[in-house]
Amino acid sequence: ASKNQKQLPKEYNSITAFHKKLAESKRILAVCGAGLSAASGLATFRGAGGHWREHKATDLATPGAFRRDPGLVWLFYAYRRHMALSVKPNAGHHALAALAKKNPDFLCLTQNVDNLHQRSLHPPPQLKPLHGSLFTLTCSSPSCTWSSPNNYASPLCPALAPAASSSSLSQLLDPSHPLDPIDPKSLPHCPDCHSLQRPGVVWFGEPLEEGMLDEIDRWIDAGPVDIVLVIGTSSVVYPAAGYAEACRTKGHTSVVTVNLDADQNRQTLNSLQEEDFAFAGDAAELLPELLK
Ligand SMILES: CC(C)NC(=O)[C@H](Cc1c[nH]c2ccccc12)NC(=O)[C@H](CCCC/N=C(/NCCC(=O)O)S[C@H]1O[C@H](COP(=O)(O)OP(=O)(O)OC[C@H]2O[C@@H](n3cnc4c(N)ncnc43)[C@H](O)[C@@H]2O)[C@@H](O)[C@H]1O)NC(=O)OCc1ccccc1
Repeated sequence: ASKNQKQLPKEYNSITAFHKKLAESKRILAVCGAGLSAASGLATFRGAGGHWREHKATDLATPGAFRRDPGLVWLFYAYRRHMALSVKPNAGHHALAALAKKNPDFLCLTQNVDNLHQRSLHPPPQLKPLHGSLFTLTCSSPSCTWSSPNNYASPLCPALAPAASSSSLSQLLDPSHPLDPIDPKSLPHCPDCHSLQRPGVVWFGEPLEEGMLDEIDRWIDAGPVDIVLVIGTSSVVYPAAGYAEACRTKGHTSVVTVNLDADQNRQTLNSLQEEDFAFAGDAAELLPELLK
């Protein structure tokens, strides 16, 4: 290791050593990100996936963007619904669901809103969709509680059809091809208060669901967490990015990073402690191997 490079723990990428740790572990937490669904064919937020047409995905995922142009933001989410419906959970999702069925003390936190965990029949009590779901519709009026979970209709309405048929996608995704403005009147409206419907996801600047956050904190406080799996995430968005360290403070936690760039990512390698692991590669290939 060069002068400034931290000495890495001897077996930080040894699957045998990890299996030994897994065998003696009881309470396991996972924090998942877009990289887990990459092998299913869904774009991540970094790199090419970070932009939708000429817009930064993170700019469109805000209450302000929806206020300014609900048609544009609905096209963005209708497109992601269409893409998520056109792919399947991968071996990584299934390995996590299998671990949940095997170990009641395994809790899976996901930042993904694509419902691929849910479609891999991951036991619901052991899955926390931190940022909501593309397939839950809610009312955009803060005072209205209407919501429609597990709504897989695509297109949701004629105005959003361009985002739900493969034939029109190339034009839709081509920033040089101007979008026909969508009249908000032609977008889905709440059957109770007639305000606009919105996708049931947590936008930047919006709080996560209080009850769910309390449940997660209670689970973490209920005893030492033996392993935290940090899977396919760039760990920049909070509060999701804070859970691994939160567990570590409770004592003897192995933080196990599973990421394409785990062997090059400075942040990952510099934060590796003696009992930690880092496995570089595709989560869909690594997780079945690691969790068998
Ligand atoms: C950008 C960041 C600095 N900003 C935040 O964190 C903000 C503000 C903030 C709060 N606390 C802070 C503390 C410090 C700094 C900032 C903050 N957080 C919030 O706004 C949160 C809400 C955050 C949730 C936002 N919604 C999303 N999603 C839903 C919508 C949608 O999806 O459209 S976030 C969205 O982006 C994030 C993307 O990150 P990743 O999933 O990690 O994906 P990424 O592409 O970045 O990385 C992919 C990784 O996978 C790897 N990879 C790729 N392929 C593979 C492969 N095949 N295998 C393995 N790995 C792979 C790559 O190497 C890479 O590392 C995910 O969380 C995703 O859900 N709300 C809130 O704090 O509310 C408070 C509050 C309280 C009271 C009252 C009012 C407000």
